[in-house]
Amino acid sequence: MVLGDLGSKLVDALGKLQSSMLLDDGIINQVIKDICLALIQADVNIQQVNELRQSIKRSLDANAIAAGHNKRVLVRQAVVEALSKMFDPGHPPFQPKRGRTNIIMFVGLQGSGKTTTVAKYANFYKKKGFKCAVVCADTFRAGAFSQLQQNAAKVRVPFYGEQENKDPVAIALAGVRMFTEEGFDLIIVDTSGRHMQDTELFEEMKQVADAIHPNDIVFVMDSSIGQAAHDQALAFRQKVNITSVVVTKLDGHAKGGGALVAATQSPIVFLGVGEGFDQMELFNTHSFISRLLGMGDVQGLVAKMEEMDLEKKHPELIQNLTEGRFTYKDLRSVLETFMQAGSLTQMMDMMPGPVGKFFHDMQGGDAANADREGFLRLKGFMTIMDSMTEEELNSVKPLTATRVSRLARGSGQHSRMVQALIEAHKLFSRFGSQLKGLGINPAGDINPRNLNPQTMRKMMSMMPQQALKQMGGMGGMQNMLKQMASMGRGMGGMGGMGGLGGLGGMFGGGG
Ligand SMILES: Nc1nc2c(ncn2[C@@H]2O[C@H](COP(=O)(O)OP(=O)(O)OP(=O)(O)O)[C@@H](O)[C@H]2O)c(=O)[nH]1
Repeated sequence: MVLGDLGSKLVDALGKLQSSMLLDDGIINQVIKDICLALIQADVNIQQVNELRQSIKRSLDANAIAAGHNKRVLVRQAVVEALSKMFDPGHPPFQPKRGRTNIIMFVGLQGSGKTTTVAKYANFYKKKGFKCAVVCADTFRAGAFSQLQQNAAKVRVPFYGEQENKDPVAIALAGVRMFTEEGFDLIIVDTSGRHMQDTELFEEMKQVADAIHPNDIVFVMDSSIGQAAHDQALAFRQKVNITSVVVTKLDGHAKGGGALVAATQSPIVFLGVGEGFDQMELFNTHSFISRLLGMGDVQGLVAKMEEMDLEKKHPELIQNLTEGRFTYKDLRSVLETFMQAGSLTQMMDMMPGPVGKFFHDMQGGDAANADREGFLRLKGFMTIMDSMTEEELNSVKPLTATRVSRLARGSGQHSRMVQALIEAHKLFSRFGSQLKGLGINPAGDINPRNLNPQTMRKMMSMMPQQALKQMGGMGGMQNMLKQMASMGRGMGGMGGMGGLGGLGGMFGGGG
């Protein structure tokens, strides 16, 4: 996952809260220390780490007086809140709107991934129904014109550039005018990559901005530079009004944490997680923290599925999920969606608790080949389901032993693969029926009205007993969920400490 190293260290630190019998100040201080160390190792600026430490302590002191609160829950909440604050710029990013002209100008250092991100950005909004076009105002790098032209062709959006012209202001203006007249919603202007010392190129960037009046200036930043990102963002900000940030190359950079935190004076809108045009994730502080802390991100998953038009393509799946019945046909629709989503790793990261773990195990331990491995195994599953009868496909029950051997023979797959398929089906069914049983809506909100004793008992029966005890039984859990729900509203209705993702983590015993 993105920042997997930082994530696993944070999960380990928080795990100490659950594994210690007696939660005294010594353990709490150790947890806070481990969290701070993990952030420093991810190259987060030491001063910001100190602020986080103070913020957690302040929050714990303030809550200590409130009787009846569960200490473990309070510490965990204080950490989630402080981390969210750290990654959050405090104001929402610019949102392009369809039906009007949105001019987006991309700026950044040389090689930060601007041109690639322009194509990813166009691809993302094109899928959302925007009429997109790109303009190449990079007259500095020789290959920039043809790179963007080819990228635009690959994502099938119109391109404007003038190969012989060396005046970026004139090109940007001409491109923007042409596409505005033609009624495009989203006109994305790529500019030259520059170094901080390049005063001339910085002046030129300002001239382009003054000429085209962009609605949003997106600063593209390579995550590998860690906290040095702060000075770079500042240098660009002094010349133009940066309103959004895209952090690139987060696939496999330990310093990414530092870059993310350093960038947050302007809202981060996307994360670049690979070279492919669909390897860009919408950034949402809350989802990001949920995933970082191993709580899954069901909201992100729902958004991804929406993006893939799952409701239109597989209406029966949505219907079945809301009714709490999950057939093998439904499993096939889900897996098909995963396979079309491009990056399996990205999808797996969003799966909560045991479902996420199951798919991670399927990908094997080799991160470099994870996508390919996972893809091959999913293909194996699809082959098995191709050999199923209509009755089997519509079944909600595990398959019998005779059917397992018949399917293994018929599909040419090992019977262990058929068993694994049955496990996957069971996990998804359980997850679906848990959601149905709890009356939680698919947007990930926890409805406080559902927190009646009957629902609570249902939730308790699904949770590992040890985790439940540590939460302080039913009273502690009820308190925690209410606080999660109210925190969620505070964070824009995101469902508190992870919404469904948080719950998924709890059911997996990881919460
Ligand atoms: N792994 C990974 N590579 C990326 C990502 N984004 C861009 N790249 C790669 O980074 C390299 C530079 O990307 P470009 O898009 O050419 O960078 P640029 O900022 O336009 O470069 P200049 O025009 O010279 O400033 C290319 O090899 C891209 O494929 C990402 O999110 N992950």
